[in-house]
Amino acid sequence: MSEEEYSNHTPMMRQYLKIKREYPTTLVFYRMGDFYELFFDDAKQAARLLDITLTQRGQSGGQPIPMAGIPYHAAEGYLARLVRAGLSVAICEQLGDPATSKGPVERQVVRIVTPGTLTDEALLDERRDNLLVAFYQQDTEYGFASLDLASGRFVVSETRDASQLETTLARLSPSELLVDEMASLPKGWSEFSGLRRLSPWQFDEETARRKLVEQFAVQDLRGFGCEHLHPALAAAGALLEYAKETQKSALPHLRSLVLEDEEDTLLMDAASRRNLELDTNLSGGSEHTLFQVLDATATPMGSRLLRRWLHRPLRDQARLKERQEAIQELMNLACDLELGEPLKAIGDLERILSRVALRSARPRDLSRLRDALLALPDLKSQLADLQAPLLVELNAQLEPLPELAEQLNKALIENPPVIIRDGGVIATGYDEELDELRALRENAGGFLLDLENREKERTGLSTLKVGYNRVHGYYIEISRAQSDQAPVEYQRRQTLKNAERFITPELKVFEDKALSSQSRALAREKQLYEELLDVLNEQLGSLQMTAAALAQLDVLQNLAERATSLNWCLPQLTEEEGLSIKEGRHPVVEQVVTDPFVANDLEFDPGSRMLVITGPNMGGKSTYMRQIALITLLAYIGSAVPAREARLGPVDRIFTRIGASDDLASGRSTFMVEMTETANILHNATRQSLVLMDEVGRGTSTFDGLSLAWACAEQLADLGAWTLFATHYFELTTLADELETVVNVHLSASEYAEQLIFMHKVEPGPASQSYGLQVARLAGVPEPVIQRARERLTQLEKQEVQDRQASAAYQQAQPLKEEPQPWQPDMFAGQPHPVVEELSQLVPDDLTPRQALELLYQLQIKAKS
Ligand SMILES: Nc1ncnc2c1ncn2[C@@H]1O[C@H](COP(=O)(O)OP(=O)(O)OP(=O)(O)O)[C@@H](O)[C@H]1O
Repeated sequence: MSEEEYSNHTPMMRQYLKIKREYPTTLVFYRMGDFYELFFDDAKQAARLLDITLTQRGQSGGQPIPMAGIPYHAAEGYLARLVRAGLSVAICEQLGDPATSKGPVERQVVRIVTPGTLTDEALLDERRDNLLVAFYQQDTEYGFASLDLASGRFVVSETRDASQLETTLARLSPSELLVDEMASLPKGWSEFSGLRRLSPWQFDEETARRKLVEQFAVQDLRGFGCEHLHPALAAAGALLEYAKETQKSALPHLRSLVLEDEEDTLLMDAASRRNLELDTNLSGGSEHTLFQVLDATATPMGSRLLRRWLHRPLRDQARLKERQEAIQELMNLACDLELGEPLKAIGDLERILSRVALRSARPRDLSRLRDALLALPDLKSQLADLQAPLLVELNAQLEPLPELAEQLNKALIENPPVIIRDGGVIATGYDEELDELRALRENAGGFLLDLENREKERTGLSTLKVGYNRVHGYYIEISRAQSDQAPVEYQRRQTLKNAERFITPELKVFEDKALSSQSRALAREKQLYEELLDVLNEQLGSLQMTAAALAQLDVLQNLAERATSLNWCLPQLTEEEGLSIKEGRHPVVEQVVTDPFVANDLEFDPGSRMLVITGPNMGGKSTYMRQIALITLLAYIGSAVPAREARLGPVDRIFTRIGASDDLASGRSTFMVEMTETANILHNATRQSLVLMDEVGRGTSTFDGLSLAWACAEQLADLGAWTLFATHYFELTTLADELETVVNVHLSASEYAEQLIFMHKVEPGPASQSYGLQVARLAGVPEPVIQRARERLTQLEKQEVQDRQASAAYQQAQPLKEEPQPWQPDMFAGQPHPVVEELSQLVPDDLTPRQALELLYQLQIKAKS
């Protein structure tokens, strides 16, 4: 906008436009009395997203101004909706006094509400972290920083593995993502509504180091083990500045930087997280997920920690065993300990402390903090006799801070109001000055009655009475008939039809005191409240440590309770390779099936590393494979597992290729998604990886599909990864004859009186029958279609037998000059023999792929000879 155009606007619009210029990509909530107003494009966008009326606020610069407004007191709900849509909002408040301002009242942006920097209780999901994440690439290194402003957790990580970019973003699931303008992002992330592109200079590493050192008041970052990092620090620096800018304040609760090392983590890619339905089911909801079964924590901070554990299983068995020991002891003592209630009383200490640090804590935050501190001694005494080293350590980290608890207890009333604005938060007896000011207001009634009696007696006027109204203040009223007898010091204040109202010097003095005492009491309360925040902030370090220890205790206690209630066992973790599970169950399916769940074993050892799993549709193949992945995952967060017994050696990654889902948004077909995921597995799996492959190759022609499935299985067997390979290609069951480490199992079913009964039991050997038609009937495919399919099947089967006989007869009659090699599915890869190409035209259509291949092979050998 040119200067000329600019000067055409009204003074208020000029002020608005000046502010808006600083926040071009952010909605500006411009305070006007009891409303926030939005103008121009902001108004149009907000009207659309919030379903509010788009109107006009007069004209400015010769044009009507589009405007949308929302009431100040209802702003929170609207903010929540905008932020959920990925938008940021700059809150611009009136700072000056409208009564004394010349021109528009002074206004300033006091904070910016963005999806990744929320701390208001009303805007947050209490059982989920809300992360601001920054990502930065330097050459071939990728750096990540993530901050949960509402708890103060600030974490960095670095990797050289490009595939980790998508994995890490999926794991962190940020609400807002900061990248530099040039960054290229994995599929789907470029359209992410919370994406913010910053200028490259905001990722300058040297500046970042300086800012971080300043923030944590340290010499360098060695103490956090982060000194050697590069792109991660650049990301952390950009993130810190962004967060500070949104809050327009220092962030004293960010006190350390935590390095998460890839080497410590059992990795899971984005697809596996989705497929295993850890905390989100395949339809996007949270029902029937592992987290739903697992989470019965007493506090929201415990629930959030548990979710973090689930998304980041550890590989360090020593740490996991510490957790197990703690869980075991809590299970043993379950009857004698009552930790649930005190933990519930403690609530969300972690987020309260962050609001204390940001000085946005509300009275109820402080009263809950008080209740938490008061509940601590009881909790500590219950933990006093526990032996498990982790519990001893956590108990030592709980600091009840009795003096602080006492001060809060004295300072706050039992149930304070939501906001401090109207006072009534600080208890009587805490501050003398406040008590006096309040007494003045509260004793007004007594004083006035006393004055009335005195004056009545002194003047002898029977109609005299003392009163108050909002416009004229305190007065002495005398009826019209007696009003001329009023003493001389009575000054007339108001004349009514039947009475006169007066004021006296004494009453005037009282009035001044009474009216000012109210506002002075309020000011005093606010001052005391701020002082309380100061005191709390001095103890922030120990309070945060206490909160972190409580969250862990809550999770451990929860895992102990779950283990007992769900009849799970603590697995044995060992450095010896292998996975052995006795009577394992699927933790989620077990909860929802109406029939009893059929438990199944798994035996993986150095000699048997791959199971080829066959069996009818609906037989339970997917359930079995997933339950093994979930049991492994649970074991590697330190939890008990749904099995009678389990022994697990080292696992470095879990990969899954399960289910078929179109990724239409990014234009990838089902088959493309399947192959991308398969490629990722084949590139990255190791001997310690657990790999789940469910019906690989299903998305293409049978011919291609079988060959691909075969080659993948061989490759995985070569790698020696722990592999569960479910397939409908029966040909694959012959792999076990060729490769030592491959074992066939199947899920059994039987037919009884035309009914198909699934046993859901994993049995040795390949399946004998596929039951495809029976399952189709169960699914409601019309009977004539089933009949026709049955006829066709019989025909095909007959044909196969004939072909085999013919082929055997042919071979006997024409001994080959060259001994044929065993048949291989990829035999025809590369350049096909010209004769084969010609002859392949002659192959009848209705042969199975296997038959077709074999026939071609025979023909090829014949051609050669
Ligand atoms: N061990 C079990 N005990 C009891 N019920 C089971 C068990 N396993 C599976 N089921 C039930 O059978 C249903 C089908 O199982 P699942 O999806 O694992 O079959 P599948 O063999 O993978 O089928 P498809 O090949 O069609 O994908 C499950 O939804 C569950 O209700």
